Amino acid sequence: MLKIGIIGCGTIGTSICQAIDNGTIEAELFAIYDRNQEDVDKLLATLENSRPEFMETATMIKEIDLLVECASQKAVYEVIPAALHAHCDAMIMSVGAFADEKFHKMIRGLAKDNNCKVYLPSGAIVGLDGLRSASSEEIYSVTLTTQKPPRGLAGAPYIIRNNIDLDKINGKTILFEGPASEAVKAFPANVNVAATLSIAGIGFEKTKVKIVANPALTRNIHEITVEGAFGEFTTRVENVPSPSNPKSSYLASLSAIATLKKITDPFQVGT
Ligand SMILES: NC(=O)C1=CN([C@@H]2O[C@H](COP(=O)(O)OP(=O)(O)OC[C@H]3O[C@@H](n4cnc5c(N)ncnc54)[C@H](OP(=O)(O)O)[C@@H]3O)[C@@H](O)[C@H]2O)C=CC1
Ligand SMILES: O=C([O-])CC(=O)C(=O)O
Repeated sequence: MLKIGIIGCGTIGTSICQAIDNGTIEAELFAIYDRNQEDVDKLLATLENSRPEFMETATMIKEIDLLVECASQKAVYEVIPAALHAHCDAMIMSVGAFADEKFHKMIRGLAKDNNCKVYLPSGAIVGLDGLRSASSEEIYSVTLTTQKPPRGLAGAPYIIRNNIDLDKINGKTILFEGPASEAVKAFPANVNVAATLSIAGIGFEKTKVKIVANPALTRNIHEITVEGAFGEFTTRVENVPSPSNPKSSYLASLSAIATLKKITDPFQVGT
């Protein structure tokens, strides 16, 4: 049975652990780690069947088959290179870390050299299957428009740097327009989806991102438009925010679970 270790015991980490615990994902939950002990204790209290050990990632990667990162972009830098060196596969949620071209290249090289796989779930967006199929031919443009209720953008470096008072936004307001490379740095906990889209499509510089604060919303909306030799498609998802973290959509947790199910299932469906 696949032995899994998790870094990040917050919203997504807890959903994944519960899915392993209740048998939705057929795997062994071997170890967990988080810098926040309170989150670890809360997570452990929700499990009925699994007893994962609390373990530093440097130790757990010697024991597990797959390391799941659901912590932060910084954590990706801290743990993924060592995991790949230890011949451990990786699933990454904080995909924005790959906007750093040198790091991206290094991780691809390490994965290849160590015969490892790196999985990037679709997360909170829909349409990556179509984009991947269309990418076999020329893609002319990829655009992501993300709308969130203002509180779903709180704490982003862009908001802090520009002294934006989210409580004073009383109508739909465009906060950011630019390439995905800048968007994922300006909003590292809000648009990792822009990074996944960039990697599946035409890269971080050509993928265009618009971020909108909309106080009329209760959901996180991601709209994607792709134009290419195949024609054109638009997807739109209205995501229920996770109750424990309004920045993250519930679909992101479900996508992480679906990816782990796919990894452990010999029967593969879809592109
Ligand atoms: N790809 C996608 O579509 C999506 C990606 N995400 C990303 O996935 C990640 C997890 O999301 P979510 O579960 O909602 O986040 P949460 O904030 O709910 O949980 C993250 C947990 O990881 C901990 N953590 C952060 N950095 C480190 C580190 N360097 N070492 C150890 N622990 C760390 C946090 O601790 P502390 O509380 O101290 O910060 C927190 O306990 C985030 O980066 C988020 O932006 C989210 C949604 C969609
Ligand atoms: O969950 C979402 O809506 C998207 C998100 O936070 C991210 O991509 O980082």
